[in-house]
Amino acid sequence: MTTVLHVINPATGELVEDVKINSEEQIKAAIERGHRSFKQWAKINAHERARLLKKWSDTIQSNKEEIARVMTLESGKPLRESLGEVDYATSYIDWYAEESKRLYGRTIPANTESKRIVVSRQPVGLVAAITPWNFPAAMMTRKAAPALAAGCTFIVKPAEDTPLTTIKLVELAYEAGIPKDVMQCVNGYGSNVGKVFTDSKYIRKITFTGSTPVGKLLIKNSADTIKHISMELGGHAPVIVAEDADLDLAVAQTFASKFRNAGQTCICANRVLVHESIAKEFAEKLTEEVKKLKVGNGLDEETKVGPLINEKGFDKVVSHVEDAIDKGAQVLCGNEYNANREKGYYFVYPTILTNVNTEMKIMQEETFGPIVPITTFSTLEEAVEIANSTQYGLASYFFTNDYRTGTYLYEQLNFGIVSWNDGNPSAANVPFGGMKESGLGREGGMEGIEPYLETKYLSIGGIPTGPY
Ligand SMILES: NC(=O)c1ccc[n+]([C@@H]2O[C@H](COP(=O)([O-])OP(=O)(O)OC[C@H]3O[C@@H](n4cnc5c(N)ncnc54)[C@H](O)[C@@H]3O)[C@@H](O)[C@H]2O)c1
Ligand SMILES: N[C@@H](CC=O)C(=O)O
Repeated sequence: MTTVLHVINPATGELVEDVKINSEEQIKAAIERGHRSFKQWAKINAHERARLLKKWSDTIQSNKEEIARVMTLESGKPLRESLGEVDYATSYIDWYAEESKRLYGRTIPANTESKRIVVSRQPVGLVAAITPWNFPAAMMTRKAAPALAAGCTFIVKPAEDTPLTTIKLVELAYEAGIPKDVMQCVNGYGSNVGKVFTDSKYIRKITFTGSTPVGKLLIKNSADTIKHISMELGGHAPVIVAEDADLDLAVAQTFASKFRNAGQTCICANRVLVHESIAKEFAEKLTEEVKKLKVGNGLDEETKVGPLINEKGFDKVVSHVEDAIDKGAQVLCGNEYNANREKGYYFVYPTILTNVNTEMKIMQEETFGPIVPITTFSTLEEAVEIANSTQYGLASYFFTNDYRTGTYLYEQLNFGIVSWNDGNPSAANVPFGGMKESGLGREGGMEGIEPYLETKYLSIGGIPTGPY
Protein backbone atom coordinates (compact mmCIF):
# COMPACT_ATOMS: atom_id res chain seq x y z
CA MET A 1 0.00 0.00 0.00
CA THR A 2 1.26 3.51 -0.84
CA THR A 3 2.53 5.31 2.21
CA VAL A 4 3.61 8.53 0.53
CA LEU A 5 2.21 11.14 -1.82
CA HIS A 6 4.58 11.76 -4.72
CA VAL A 7 4.52 15.52 -5.27
CA ILE A 8 5.31 16.02 -8.95
CA ASN A 9 6.38 19.20 -10.71
CA PRO A 10 3.73 19.49 -13.44
CA ALA A 11 6.11 21.45 -15.66
CA THR A 12 8.70 18.65 -15.83
CA GLY A 13 7.09 15.51 -14.46
CA GLU A 14 9.93 15.30 -11.93
CA LEU A 15 9.51 14.38 -8.29
CA VAL A 16 9.61 17.41 -6.02
CA GLU A 17 9.24 15.56 -2.73
CA ASP A 18 7.49 12.62 -1.10
CA VAL A 19 5.04 13.45 1.66
CA LYS A 20 4.08 10.87 4.25
CA ILE A 21 0.44 9.78 4.26
CA ASN A 22 -1.05 9.86 7.75
CA SER A 23 -2.70 6.67 8.97
CA GLU A 24 -6.30 6.65 10.14
CA GLU A 25 -5.07 6.37 13.75
CA GLN A 26 -2.83 9.41 13.30
CA ILE A 27 -5.68 11.43 11.82
CA LYS A 28 -8.01 10.43 14.65
CA ALA A 29 -5.32 11.36 17.19
CA ALA A 30 -4.91 14.76 15.51
CA ILE A 31 -8.68 15.26 15.67
CA GLU A 32 -8.68 14.45 19.39
CA ARG A 33 -5.86 16.92 20.01
CA GLY A 34 -7.76 19.59 18.06
CA HIS A 35 -10.88 18.85 20.08
CA ARG A 36 -9.03 18.96 23.43
CA SER A 37 -7.27 22.24 22.64
CA PHE A 38 -10.52 23.95 21.62
CA LYS A 39 -11.61 24.99 25.14
CA GLN A 40 -8.23 26.57 25.79
CA TRP A 41 -8.05 28.44 22.47
CA ALA A 42 -11.63 29.68 22.60
CA LYS A 43 -10.87 31.26 26.01
CA ILE A 44 -7.97 33.35 24.72
CA ASN A 45 -9.08 36.94 24.26
CA ALA A 46 -9.73 38.22 20.76
CA HIS A 47 -6.88 40.75 20.85
CA GLU A 48 -4.36 38.01 21.60
CA ARG A 49 -5.77 35.79 18.85
CA ALA A 50 -5.49 38.77 16.51
CA ARG A 51 -1.87 39.34 17.56
CA LEU A 52 -0.96 35.70 16.82
CA LEU A 53 -2.69 35.79 13.45
CA LYS A 54 -0.89 39.00 12.53
CA LYS A 55 2.40 37.41 13.55
CA TRP A 56 1.59 34.41 11.33
CA SER A 57 0.91 36.72 8.41
CA ASP A 58 4.21 38.58 8.99
CA THR A 59 6.12 35.31 9.26
CA ILE A 60 4.65 34.14 5.95
CA GLN A 61 5.62 37.44 4.35
CA SER A 62 9.18 37.04 5.62
CA ASN A 63 9.30 33.68 3.79
CA LYS A 64 7.42 34.86 0.72
CA GLU A 65 9.99 33.92 -1.93
CA GLU A 66 10.51 30.44 -0.55
CA ILE A 67 6.76 29.72 -0.32
CA ALA A 68 6.17 31.04 -3.83
CA ARG A 69 8.91 28.83 -5.23
CA VAL A 70 7.47 25.74 -3.55
CA MET A 71 4.04 26.67 -4.87
CA THR A 72 5.31 26.98 -8.41
CA LEU A 73 7.19 23.70 -8.15
CA GLU A 74 4.15 21.74 -7.02
CA SER A 75 1.33 23.56 -8.85
CA GLY A 76 3.08 24.79 -12.00
CA LYS A 77 1.73 28.35 -11.75
CA PRO A 78 4.08 31.12 -12.89
CA LEU A 79 6.31 32.42 -10.09
CA ARG A 80 4.86 35.93 -10.39
CA GLU A 81 1.40 34.48 -9.74
CA SER A 82 2.68 32.42 -6.80
CA LEU A 83 4.17 35.57 -5.26
CA GLY A 84 0.81 37.27 -5.79
CA GLU A 85 -0.95 34.35 -4.15
CA VAL A 86 1.20 34.66 -1.02
CA ASP A 87 0.00 38.27 -0.71
CA TYR A 88 -3.57 37.20 -1.39
CA ALA A 89 -3.24 34.48 1.28
CA THR A 90 -1.90 36.84 3.95
CA SER A 91 -4.58 39.41 3.12
CA TYR A 92 -7.16 36.94 4.52
CA ILE A 93 -5.12 36.47 7.69
CA ASP A 94 -4.78 40.24 8.15
CA TRP A 95 -8.48 40.79 7.52
CA TYR A 96 -9.64 38.15 10.01
CA ALA A 97 -7.07 39.20 12.63
CA GLU A 98 -9.00 42.50 12.62
CA GLU A 99 -12.44 40.89 12.40
CA SER A 100 -11.77 38.76 15.49
CA LYS A 101 -12.05 41.97 17.54
CA ARG A 102 -15.46 42.77 16.10
CA LEU A 103 -17.49 39.67 16.93
CA TYR A 104 -20.22 41.68 18.56
CA GLY A 105 -23.28 40.39 20.34
CA ARG A 106 -26.45 42.38 20.98
CA THR A 107 -29.26 42.87 23.43
CA ILE A 108 -32.91 42.44 22.53
CA PRO A 109 -35.72 44.34 24.25
CA ALA A 110 -37.60 41.71 26.28
CA ASN A 111 -41.33 41.15 26.12
CA THR A 112 -41.68 41.57 29.91
CA GLU A 113 -40.12 44.02 32.38
CA SER A 114 -38.65 41.22 34.52
CA LYS A 115 -36.43 39.86 31.77
CA ARG A 116 -33.24 40.84 29.94
CA ILE A 117 -32.04 39.20 26.72
CA VAL A 118 -28.43 39.01 25.59
CA VAL A 119 -27.15 37.46 22.35
CA SER A 120 -23.54 36.38 21.99
CA ARG A 121 -21.39 34.60 19.44
CA GLN A 122 -19.34 31.53 20.21
CA PRO A 123 -16.92 29.47 18.09
CA VAL A 124 -18.43 26.29 16.60
CA GLY A 125 -15.56 24.04 17.76
CA LEU A 126 -13.00 22.00 15.84
CA VAL A 127 -13.06 22.78 12.10
CA ALA A 128 -11.81 20.43 9.38
CA ALA A 129 -10.80 21.91 6.03
CA ILE A 130 -10.22 20.18 2.70
CA THR A 131 -8.52 22.36 0.10
CA PRO A 132 -7.79 22.20 -3.65
CA TRP A 133 -4.53 22.35 -5.58
CA ASN A 134 -5.24 25.46 -7.65
CA PHE A 135 -4.71 27.99 -4.83
CA PRO A 136 -2.83 25.98 -2.20
CA ALA A 137 -2.07 28.97 0.02
CA ALA A 138 -5.07 31.29 -0.28
CA MET A 139 -7.77 28.62 -0.10
CA MET A 140 -6.17 27.40 3.14
CA THR A 141 -5.77 30.80 4.82
CA ARG A 142 -9.25 31.98 3.93
CA LYS A 143 -10.51 29.07 6.04
CA ALA A 144 -7.85 28.91 8.75
CA ALA A 145 -7.82 32.65 9.51
CA PRO A 146 -11.57 33.10 10.20
CA ALA A 147 -11.64 29.77 12.08
CA LEU A 148 -8.84 30.80 14.45
CA ALA A 149 -10.13 34.36 14.70
CA ALA A 150 -13.52 33.04 15.81
CA GLY A 151 -11.87 30.84 18.46
CA CYS A 152 -12.12 27.51 16.62
CA THR A 153 -9.31 25.00 16.34
CA PHE A 154 -8.40 23.87 12.85
CA ILE A 155 -7.17 20.84 10.95
CA VAL A 156 -6.50 20.88 7.21
CA LYS A 157 -6.05 18.27 4.54
CA PRO A 158 -4.45 19.81 1.45
CA ALA A 159 -4.84 18.42 -2.07
CA GLU A 160 -2.63 15.43 -2.87
CA ASP A 161 -0.98 17.33 -5.75
CA THR A 162 0.06 20.35 -3.67
CA PRO A 163 0.57 19.57 0.04
CA LEU A 164 3.96 21.31 0.37
CA THR A 165 2.71 24.90 0.44
CA THR A 166 0.20 24.08 3.18
CA ILE A 167 2.77 22.15 5.23
CA LYS A 168 5.02 25.21 5.07
CA LEU A 169 2.20 27.58 6.11
CA VAL A 170 1.40 25.41 9.13
CA GLU A 171 5.09 25.27 10.16
CA LEU A 172 5.17 29.06 9.97
CA ALA A 173 2.05 29.26 12.14
CA TYR A 174 3.95 27.37 14.85
CA GLU A 175 6.94 29.64 14.40
CA ALA A 176 4.60 32.59 14.93
CA GLY A 177 3.40 31.12 18.24
CA ILE A 178 0.12 29.50 17.26
CA PRO A 179 -0.12 26.36 19.43
CA LYS A 180 0.51 23.05 17.65
CA ASP A 181 -2.85 21.49 18.48
CA VAL A 182 -4.75 24.60 17.42
CA MET A 183 -3.69 24.32 13.77
CA GLN A 184 -2.77 20.94 12.29
CA CYS A 185 -2.19 19.46 8.85
CA VAL A 186 -2.83 15.84 7.88
CA ASN A 187 -2.05 14.28 4.52
CA GLY A 188 -3.65 11.53 2.52
CA TYR A 189 -6.16 10.76 -0.19
CA GLY A 190 -9.32 12.82 -0.14
CA SER A 191 -11.80 9.96 0.12
CA ASN A 192 -9.96 8.37 3.09
CA VAL A 193 -9.32 11.50 5.09
CA GLY A 194 -12.71 12.97 4.18
CA LYS A 195 -14.49 9.95 5.67
CA VAL A 196 -12.52 10.14 8.92
CA PHE A 197 -13.41 13.84 9.13
CA THR A 198 -17.12 13.43 8.42
CA ASP A 199 -17.45 10.40 10.75
CA SER A 200 -15.87 12.22 13.68
CA LYS A 201 -18.17 13.58 16.35
CA TYR A 202 -15.43 15.97 17.46
CA ILE A 203 -15.35 17.86 14.18
CA ARG A 204 -18.16 20.38 14.29
CA LYS A 205 -17.61 21.96 10.92
CA ILE A 206 -16.38 20.92 7.48
CA THR A 207 -15.18 23.64 5.16
CA PHE A 208 -14.40 22.50 1.65
CA THR A 209 -13.14 24.02 -1.58
CA GLY A 210 -13.14 21.77 -4.59
CA SER A 211 -15.37 20.10 -7.12
CA THR A 212 -19.15 19.96 -6.87
CA PRO A 213 -19.40 16.11 -6.79
CA VAL A 214 -17.01 15.89 -3.83
CA GLY A 215 -18.86 18.75 -2.12
CA LYS A 216 -22.15 16.86 -2.45
CA LEU A 217 -20.58 13.75 -0.95
CA LEU A 218 -19.22 15.71 2.01
CA ILE A 219 -22.63 17.28 2.62
CA LYS A 220 -24.26 13.83 2.64
CA ASN A 221 -21.58 12.35 4.90
CA SER A 222 -21.86 15.25 7.35
CA ALA A 223 -25.54 14.60 7.93
CA ASP A 224 -25.18 11.92 10.62
CA THR A 225 -23.36 14.28 12.97
CA ILE A 226 -25.16 17.46 11.75
CA LYS A 227 -21.98 19.38 11.10
CA HIS A 228 -21.83 22.97 10.00
CA ILE A 229 -20.77 23.07 6.36
CA SER A 230 -19.24 25.59 4.00
CA MET A 231 -18.85 24.64 0.36
CA GLU A 232 -16.87 26.54 -2.26
CA LEU A 233 -17.46 24.45 -5.37
CA GLY A 234 -17.14 24.55 -9.13
CA GLY A 235 -18.03 27.40 -11.45
CA HIS A 236 -18.87 28.02 -15.11
CA ALA A 237 -18.45 31.77 -15.35
CA PRO A 238 -20.11 33.61 -18.23
CA VAL A 239 -18.72 36.87 -19.62
CA ILE A 240 -21.30 39.07 -21.34
CA VAL A 241 -19.94 41.80 -23.58
CA ALA A 242 -22.76 44.23 -24.34
CA GLU A 243 -23.10 46.21 -27.57
CA ASP A 244 -21.94 49.46 -25.95
CA ALA A 245 -19.00 47.96 -24.00
CA ASP A 246 -15.57 49.54 -23.94
CA LEU A 247 -14.05 46.86 -26.15
CA ASP A 248 -10.43 47.32 -25.09
CA LEU A 249 -11.40 47.09 -21.44
CA ALA A 250 -13.57 44.02 -22.10
CA VAL A 251 -10.71 42.31 -23.95
CA ALA A 252 -8.13 43.16 -21.28
CA GLN A 253 -10.31 42.04 -18.38
CA THR A 254 -11.54 38.85 -20.07
CA PHE A 255 -7.90 38.05 -20.80
CA ALA A 256 -6.94 38.68 -17.14
CA SER A 257 -9.79 36.56 -15.85
CA LYS A 258 -9.22 33.69 -18.25
CA PHE A 259 -5.50 33.04 -18.12
CA ARG A 260 -4.76 33.31 -14.38
CA ASN A 261 -3.33 29.94 -13.34
CA ALA A 262 -3.65 28.63 -16.92
CA GLY A 263 -7.42 28.91 -16.68
CA GLN A 264 -7.56 26.65 -13.62
CA THR A 265 -9.52 29.02 -11.43
CA CYS A 266 -13.05 28.50 -10.20
CA ILE A 267 -14.02 32.02 -11.28
CA CYS A 268 -12.17 31.99 -14.63
CA ALA A 269 -14.13 33.25 -17.63
CA ASN A 270 -15.46 29.97 -19.01
CA ARG A 271 -18.00 31.10 -21.65
CA VAL A 272 -17.75 34.39 -23.52
CA LEU A 273 -20.99 35.83 -24.90
CA VAL A 274 -20.45 38.83 -27.17
CA HIS A 275 -23.08 40.99 -28.87
CA GLU A 276 -23.23 39.93 -32.52
CA SER A 277 -22.37 43.44 -33.77
CA ILE A 278 -18.94 43.48 -32.08
CA ALA A 279 -18.08 39.77 -31.84
CA LYS A 280 -15.63 39.74 -34.73
CA GLU A 281 -13.68 42.74 -33.48
CA PHE A 282 -13.64 41.40 -29.91
CA ALA A 283 -12.34 37.99 -31.07
CA GLU A 284 -9.61 39.59 -33.21
CA LYS A 285 -8.39 41.85 -30.42
CA LEU A 286 -8.37 39.00 -27.91
CA THR A 287 -6.53 36.71 -30.32
CA GLU A 288 -3.85 39.36 -30.82
CA GLU A 289 -3.20 39.44 -27.05
CA VAL A 290 -3.44 35.69 -26.55
CA LYS A 291 -0.86 34.97 -29.22
CA LYS A 292 1.70 36.89 -27.12
CA LEU A 293 1.33 34.57 -24.13
CA LYS A 294 4.43 32.51 -23.41
CA VAL A 295 3.69 28.99 -22.22
CA GLY A 296 6.31 27.22 -20.14
CA ASN A 297 7.81 26.31 -16.81
CA GLY A 298 6.52 28.69 -14.10
CA LEU A 299 10.06 29.23 -12.83
CA ASP A 300 11.01 30.83 -16.14
CA GLU A 301 10.50 34.60 -15.78
CA GLU A 302 8.99 34.92 -19.26
CA THR A 303 6.27 32.36 -18.61
CA LYS A 304 2.71 33.64 -18.49
CA VAL A 305 0.89 30.29 -18.72
CA GLY A 306 2.15 27.21 -16.89
CA PRO A 307 1.23 23.55 -17.33
CA LEU A 308 -2.06 21.96 -16.33
CA ILE A 309 -1.93 20.23 -13.00
CA ASN A 310 -2.18 16.61 -14.18
CA GLU A 311 -3.30 14.11 -16.79
CA LYS A 312 -6.94 14.14 -15.64
CA GLY A 313 -7.11 17.92 -16.03
CA PHE A 314 -5.40 17.73 -19.43
CA ASP A 315 -7.78 15.05 -20.74
CA LYS A 316 -10.81 17.09 -19.72
CA VAL A 317 -9.57 20.25 -21.44
CA VAL A 318 -8.63 18.41 -24.64
CA SER A 319 -11.98 16.60 -24.71
CA HIS A 320 -13.81 19.94 -24.46
CA VAL A 321 -11.82 21.40 -27.36
CA GLU A 322 -12.25 18.29 -29.53
CA ASP A 323 -15.96 18.08 -28.82
CA ALA A 324 -16.39 21.76 -29.77
CA ILE A 325 -14.42 21.35 -33.01
CA ASP A 326 -16.39 18.21 -33.89
CA LYS A 327 -19.58 20.22 -33.44
CA GLY A 328 -18.44 23.08 -35.68
CA ALA A 329 -16.29 25.43 -33.59
CA GLN A 330 -13.52 27.35 -35.39
CA VAL A 331 -10.03 27.71 -33.95
CA LEU A 332 -8.64 31.29 -34.01
CA CYS A 333 -5.44 30.34 -32.18
CA GLY A 334 -4.02 27.56 -30.04
CA ASN A 335 -5.35 23.99 -30.11
CA GLU A 336 -1.74 22.91 -29.60
CA TYR A 337 -0.36 20.76 -26.84
CA ASN A 338 3.00 19.84 -25.41
CA ALA A 339 2.22 16.81 -23.31
CA ASN A 340 4.09 13.67 -22.41
CA ARG A 341 2.13 11.02 -20.55
CA GLU A 342 5.24 8.99 -19.73
CA LYS A 343 7.13 11.97 -18.37
CA GLY A 344 4.00 13.40 -16.77
CA TYR A 345 3.74 16.97 -17.98
CA TYR A 346 0.79 18.60 -19.73
CA PHE A 347 0.91 21.98 -21.44
CA VAL A 348 -2.07 23.38 -23.33
CA TYR A 349 -1.56 26.45 -25.52
CA PRO A 350 -4.11 29.23 -25.05
CA THR A 351 -6.91 28.58 -27.49
CA ILE A 352 -9.72 30.74 -28.81
CA LEU A 353 -12.77 29.10 -30.33
CA THR A 354 -15.57 30.87 -32.21
CA ASN A 355 -18.78 29.61 -33.74
CA VAL A 356 -19.48 27.98 -30.44
CA ASN A 357 -22.98 26.86 -29.42
CA THR A 358 -24.71 25.72 -26.26
CA GLU A 359 -24.74 22.06 -27.36
CA MET A 360 -21.00 21.84 -26.86
CA LYS A 361 -19.52 20.43 -23.63
CA ILE A 362 -17.40 23.53 -23.26
CA MET A 363 -20.58 25.59 -22.86
CA GLN A 364 -22.06 23.21 -20.32
CA GLU A 365 -19.20 22.15 -18.02
CA GLU A 366 -16.32 23.77 -16.19
CA THR A 367 -13.26 23.42 -18.47
CA PHE A 368 -10.42 24.43 -16.10
CA GLY A 369 -7.94 25.27 -18.83
CA PRO A 370 -6.75 28.15 -21.06
CA ILE A 371 -9.57 27.91 -23.60
CA VAL A 372 -11.89 30.78 -24.60
CA PRO A 373 -15.13 29.72 -26.28
CA ILE A 374 -16.87 32.70 -27.88
CA THR A 375 -20.52 32.75 -28.83
CA THR A 376 -22.82 35.60 -29.84
CA PHE A 377 -26.18 37.00 -28.73
CA SER A 378 -28.57 39.55 -30.16
CA THR A 379 -30.63 40.59 -27.12
CA LEU A 380 -29.69 40.96 -23.44
CA GLU A 381 -32.53 38.59 -22.49
CA GLU A 382 -30.93 35.93 -24.67
CA ALA A 383 -27.52 36.53 -23.06
CA VAL A 384 -29.00 36.22 -19.57
CA GLU A 385 -30.81 33.02 -20.48
CA ILE A 386 -27.60 31.41 -21.77
CA ALA A 387 -25.59 32.68 -18.79
CA ASN A 388 -28.07 31.33 -16.23
CA SER A 389 -28.62 27.99 -17.98
CA THR A 390 -26.21 26.04 -15.78
CA GLN A 391 -26.31 24.34 -12.40
CA TYR A 392 -23.40 26.58 -11.38
CA GLY A 393 -23.73 30.05 -9.88
CA LEU A 394 -20.30 31.20 -8.75
CA ALA A 395 -18.93 34.14 -10.77
CA SER A 396 -20.24 36.10 -13.74
CA TYR A 397 -18.86 39.08 -15.61
CA PHE A 398 -20.33 41.71 -17.87
CA PHE A 399 -19.04 44.70 -19.75
CA THR A 400 -21.18 47.76 -20.46
CA ASN A 401 -20.97 51.49 -19.94
CA ASP A 402 -24.74 51.87 -19.77
CA TYR A 403 -26.09 51.93 -16.21
CA ARG A 404 -29.46 50.58 -17.36
CA THR A 405 -27.85 47.54 -18.99
CA GLY A 406 -25.60 47.11 -15.95
CA THR A 407 -28.45 47.27 -13.46
CA TYR A 408 -30.51 44.83 -15.53
CA LEU A 409 -27.68 42.32 -15.80
CA TYR A 410 -26.71 42.60 -12.12
CA GLU A 411 -30.29 41.89 -11.11
CA GLN A 412 -30.90 39.04 -13.57
CA LEU A 413 -27.68 37.03 -13.24
CA ASN A 414 -28.00 34.16 -10.75
CA PHE A 415 -24.44 34.19 -9.48
CA GLY A 416 -22.90 34.89 -6.07
CA ILE A 417 -20.29 37.14 -7.69
CA VAL A 418 -21.28 39.62 -10.39
CA SER A 419 -18.40 41.59 -11.83
CA TRP A 420 -19.12 44.73 -13.89
CA ASN A 421 -16.25 45.94 -16.10
CA ASP A 422 -13.93 43.99 -13.79
CA GLY A 423 -12.07 40.74 -14.47
CA ASN A 424 -10.68 40.28 -10.98
CA PRO A 425 -13.30 40.49 -8.23
CA SER A 426 -11.36 38.44 -5.63
CA ALA A 427 -10.33 40.17 -2.39
CA ALA A 428 -10.22 39.38 1.32
CA ASN A 429 -12.79 42.04 2.19
CA VAL A 430 -15.60 40.70 -0.03
CA PRO A 431 -18.04 37.78 0.37
CA PHE A 432 -16.79 35.20 -2.14
CA GLY A 433 -19.01 32.23 -2.92
CA GLY A 434 -21.60 30.67 -5.14
CA MET A 435 -25.30 30.04 -5.59
CA LYS A 436 -26.94 26.81 -6.78
CA GLU A 437 -24.44 23.93 -7.11
CA SER A 438 -21.46 26.26 -6.73
CA GLY A 439 -21.70 26.18 -3.00
CA LEU A 440 -23.03 27.13 0.38
CA GLY A 441 -21.82 30.04 2.47
CA ARG A 442 -19.32 32.77 1.76
CA GLU A 443 -15.60 33.21 2.41
CA GLY A 444 -14.03 36.62 2.91
CA GLY A 445 -15.52 39.84 4.14
CA MET A 446 -17.58 40.14 7.30
CA GLU A 447 -19.68 37.20 6.04
CA GLY A 448 -16.66 34.88 5.99
CA ILE A 449 -16.38 34.54 9.77
CA GLU A 450 -20.09 33.87 10.36
CA PRO A 451 -19.89 30.16 9.42
CA TYR A 452 -17.40 29.63 12.28
CA LEU A 453 -19.76 31.04 14.89
CA GLU A 454 -22.75 29.76 16.83
CA THR A 455 -25.36 32.14 18.14
CA LYS A 456 -26.27 31.73 21.79
CA TYR A 457 -28.90 33.72 23.58
CA LEU A 458 -29.24 34.29 27.27
CA SER A 459 -32.62 34.91 28.84
CA ILE A 460 -32.38 36.46 32.31
CA GLY A 461 -35.58 36.37 34.31
CA GLY A 462 -36.67 37.38 37.78
CA ILE A 463 -35.37 40.92 37.54
CA PRO A 464 -37.14 43.17 40.06
CA THR A 465 -39.57 45.50 38.33
CA GLY A 466 -40.17 47.80 41.30
CA PRO A 467 -37.71 49.64 43.58
CA TYR A 468 -34.63 47.49 44.36
N1 LIG B 1 -15.64 28.04 -5.19
C1 LIG B 1 -14.35 28.21 -4.92
O1 LIG B 1 -13.97 29.10 -4.17
C2 LIG B 1 -13.32 27.30 -5.51
C3 LIG B 1 -11.98 27.61 -5.35
C4 LIG B 1 -11.01 26.76 -5.90
C5 LIG B 1 -11.42 25.61 -6.60
N2 LIG B 1 -12.73 25.34 -6.74
C6 LIG B 1 -13.16 24.15 -7.50
O2 LIG B 1 -12.32 23.04 -7.22
C7 LIG B 1 -12.27 22.17 -8.35
C8 LIG B 1 -10.83 21.88 -8.69
O3 LIG B 1 -10.20 21.34 -7.63
P1 LIG B 1 -9.91 19.78 -7.51
O4 LIG B 1 -9.83 19.13 -8.81
O5 LIG B 1 -8.75 19.66 -6.59
O6 LIG B 1 -11.25 19.27 -6.81
P2 LIG B 1 -11.47 17.93 -6.02
O7 LIG B 1 -12.86 18.04 -5.49
O8 LIG B 1 -11.10 16.74 -6.79
O9 LIG B 1 -10.41 18.00 -4.83
C9 LIG B 1 -10.44 19.02 -3.86
C10 LIG B 1 -10.03 18.42 -2.55
O10 LIG B 1 -10.95 17.42 -2.19
C11 LIG B 1 -10.28 16.24 -1.84
N3 LIG B 1 -11.13 15.10 -2.15
C12 LIG B 1 -11.21 14.40 -3.30
N4 LIG B 1 -12.12 13.40 -3.18
C13 LIG B 1 -12.61 13.49 -1.93
C14 LIG B 1 -13.58 12.75 -1.19
N5 LIG B 1 -14.21 11.70 -1.74
N6 LIG B 1 -13.85 13.11 0.08
C15 LIG B 1 -13.21 14.15 0.63
N7 LIG B 1 -12.27 14.89 0.00
C16 LIG B 1 -11.99 14.56 -1.27
C17 LIG B 1 -8.99 16.29 -2.62
O11 LIG B 1 -8.04 15.45 -2.01
C18 LIG B 1 -8.65 17.75 -2.54
O12 LIG B 1 -8.02 18.02 -1.32
C19 LIG B 1 -12.95 22.93 -9.46
O13 LIG B 1 -14.23 22.43 -9.63
C20 LIG B 1 -12.97 24.36 -8.96
O14 LIG B 1 -13.96 25.16 -9.50
C21 LIG B 1 -13.69 26.14 -6.20
N1 LIG C 1 -9.67 32.05 -7.94
C1 LIG C 1 -10.40 32.04 -6.78
C2 LIG C 1 -10.30 30.80 -6.08
C3 LIG C 1 -10.85 29.71 -6.95
O1 LIG C 1 -10.21 29.11 -7.75
C4 LIG C 1 -10.05 33.26 -6.00
O2 LIG C 1 -9.80 34.22 -6.69
O3 LIG C 1 -10.10 33.29 -4.78
